[in-house]
Amino acid sequence: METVREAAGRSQARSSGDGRPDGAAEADAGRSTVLVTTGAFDARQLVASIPQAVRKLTPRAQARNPVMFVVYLGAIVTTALAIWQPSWFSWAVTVWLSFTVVFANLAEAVAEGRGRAQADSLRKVKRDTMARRLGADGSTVEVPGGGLRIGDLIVVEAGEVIAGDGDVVEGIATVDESAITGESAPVVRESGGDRSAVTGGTVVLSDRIIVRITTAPGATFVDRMIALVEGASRKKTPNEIALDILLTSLTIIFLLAVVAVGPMQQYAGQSPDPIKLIALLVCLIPTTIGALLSSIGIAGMDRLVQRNVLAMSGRAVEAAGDVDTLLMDKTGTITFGNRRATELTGAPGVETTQLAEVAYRCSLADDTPEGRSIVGLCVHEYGIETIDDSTVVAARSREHPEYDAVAFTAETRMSGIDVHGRGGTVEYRKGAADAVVRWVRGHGGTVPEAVHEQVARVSSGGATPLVVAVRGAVGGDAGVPRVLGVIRLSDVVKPGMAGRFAQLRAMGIRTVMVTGDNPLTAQAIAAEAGVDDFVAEATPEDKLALIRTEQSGGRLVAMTGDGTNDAPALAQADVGLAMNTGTSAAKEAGNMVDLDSDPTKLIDVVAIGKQLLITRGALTTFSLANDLAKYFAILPALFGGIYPQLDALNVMRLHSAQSAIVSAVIFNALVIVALIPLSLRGVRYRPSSASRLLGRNLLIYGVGGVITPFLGIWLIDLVVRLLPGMG
Ligand SMILES: Nc1ncnc2c1ncn2[C@@H]1O[C@H](COP(=O)(O)OP(=O)(O)OP(=O)(O)O)[C@@H](O)[C@H]1O
Ligand SMILES: [K+]
Ligand SMILES: [Mg+2]
Repeated sequence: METVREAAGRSQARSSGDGRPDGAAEADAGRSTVLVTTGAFDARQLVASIPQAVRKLTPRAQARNPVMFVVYLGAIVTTALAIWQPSWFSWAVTVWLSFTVVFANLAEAVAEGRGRAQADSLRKVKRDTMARRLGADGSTVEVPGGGLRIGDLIVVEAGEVIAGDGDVVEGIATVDESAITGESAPVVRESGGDRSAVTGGTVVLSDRIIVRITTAPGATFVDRMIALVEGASRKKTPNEIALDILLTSLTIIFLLAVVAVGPMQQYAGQSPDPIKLIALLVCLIPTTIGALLSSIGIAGMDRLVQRNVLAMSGRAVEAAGDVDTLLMDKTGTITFGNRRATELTGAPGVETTQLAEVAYRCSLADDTPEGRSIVGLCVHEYGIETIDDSTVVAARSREHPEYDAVAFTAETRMSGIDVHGRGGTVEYRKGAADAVVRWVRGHGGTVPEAVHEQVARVSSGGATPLVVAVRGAVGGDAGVPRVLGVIRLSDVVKPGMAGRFAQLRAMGIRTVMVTGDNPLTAQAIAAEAGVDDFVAEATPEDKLALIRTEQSGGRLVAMTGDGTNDAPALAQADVGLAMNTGTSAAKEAGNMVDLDSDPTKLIDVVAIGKQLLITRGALTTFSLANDLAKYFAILPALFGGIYPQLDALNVMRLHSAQSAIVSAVIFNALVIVALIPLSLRGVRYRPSSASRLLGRNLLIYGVGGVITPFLGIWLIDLVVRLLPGMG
């Protein structure tokens, strides 16, 4: 229990910084280096990625990017022309057009290369281990991990590697997940509750668990992580597709414009030079953003990985940048989630031992952490005699003639057991106060006022009350239930929540806690954690409905959760951030997983999403503004001889038509390389109003985008004019 708390506390501390492990953690020998930070940009990465960039020169790879495909075709045509009628000028243009294509590939290759190192370390986690598969008769057979199927049960003991992804169905163990999370403190994984998911490749440190395999080999969490960091599973997001369409339309317009230039020149008695026209086209189309678009997206995903968040889709990252409302569940998300029974309070006239006896029976077949903790409390604190293990197992598996387990569900919010004896059936029940009260009254019973007071007392302290009742022979009047008292389930709010929620508020995001717990408990925890609003006594359907309502108002909704009952809501939300500690169902349903299981990580996710959108916008602005200067460089060069008035445009006083064109093409290529670091690092983001951000970026990247090429082309021309063949 302590270790879990420490682990969560530590991840909290870590993510509240810049999200990167500090020096101390890195120095820790036991710490894995899977999620190494690739933080600052390093020029060596550029050089190292050149082979990969050249490998991308196939027509198939290039056709994915319409803007750069035009440059690619242009370079092929100028190469042919330069071979046919060689000249210094034609070769200069050819070489720099080829560089332009390679530089664009380089941007993508560098972005992908950063993930490759992470993928390589993850592959080491994926070593094929033997698994002990449990047969129907209770015997085990050794099978290779790769041969496991969904639904197989495997036994894992201390010191063994878990062979596949799954949910713990029996037992409790501490697990070393550092190979995946980088966090060296062990975590607790147990059956029944919301902390049941285990990941293949992690190591059981203590005890013995039985795991039901939930993913097929080849589609495991680690496989998905590898595909993700390598960018292999990357699809274009809706925003990227929209921008692609815009850029392609611009390219077509410029293509038509340039095609029209030829006849114009001919009309004026000048023979058009195809190399110059191609150079003009490449300078006019938005090559900068075209070259950097995909690396911006890959880098955004990569920044999330550095903060231990795995985004399964780029679309989710973009949505995170625009989130308005954040919903989260209480237990396991805002609190640590290891709810433990800490106190029993009998109803008037009920001895505590009598309550303990019934509470124990209620929990016999309840394989949730809450249920097991109640059994523990009753046995250890109240001296209840235990029933032998085989009876308990039989009762749970519904094979015992005398017992019928009534499992907890998020809909009924009750659990218990039916015991069939000679005097008839006795129904033992415990659960959320409102649910049990309804059950008692539904069968003609009454709930003493004192019990309501006990429930209120436990709730207002932020703990969860469970009401215990029994119906049948023990209760007195046959068929009329009797309330025996209240169990207190205690849980602790994770530290530092209030400050982080205040940060979300500053970003304009409303936080809402949605819990299956009662309103009083919810209110106490909501106040302590500092959320803006809460919804209590919510069923899974309520959670889903709440998200739909928010979305129908045009708002983008993020949801964090860990339970199977959160899965529908996680799937419906625009951003579904599942806790790594949660159930497999939750992790499957969401589109992001936080390896640190820290719900306030959403702050980082939102910041990275916003940064991604801003970076893309800024570089698009810069790219389009750039083209203006290239008009000024190239148009006088093309038409200067025909229309002397156009010479007025030659504000840069470039040396000659040839040197102007070559300088513009060189600038056009170099600006891509110059902007690779920014596209990977992202434009700096500080929480502030959207309109101020927009204004600031238009100024920097719009005005900067106009001025830079004038300066750059002018400077390049000073050198280029020294080359042979520049007139
Ligand atoms: N094992 C159990 N047996 C009976 N009742 C339970 C059990 N566990 C929880 N409950 C009751 O059911 C309610 C709902 O529990 P559940 O874990 O589904 O909540 P939830 O919707 O996940 O909310 P949150 O995780 O936000 O607290 C609890 O508040 C508690 O009153
Ligand atoms: K261009
Ligand atoms: Mg829950």
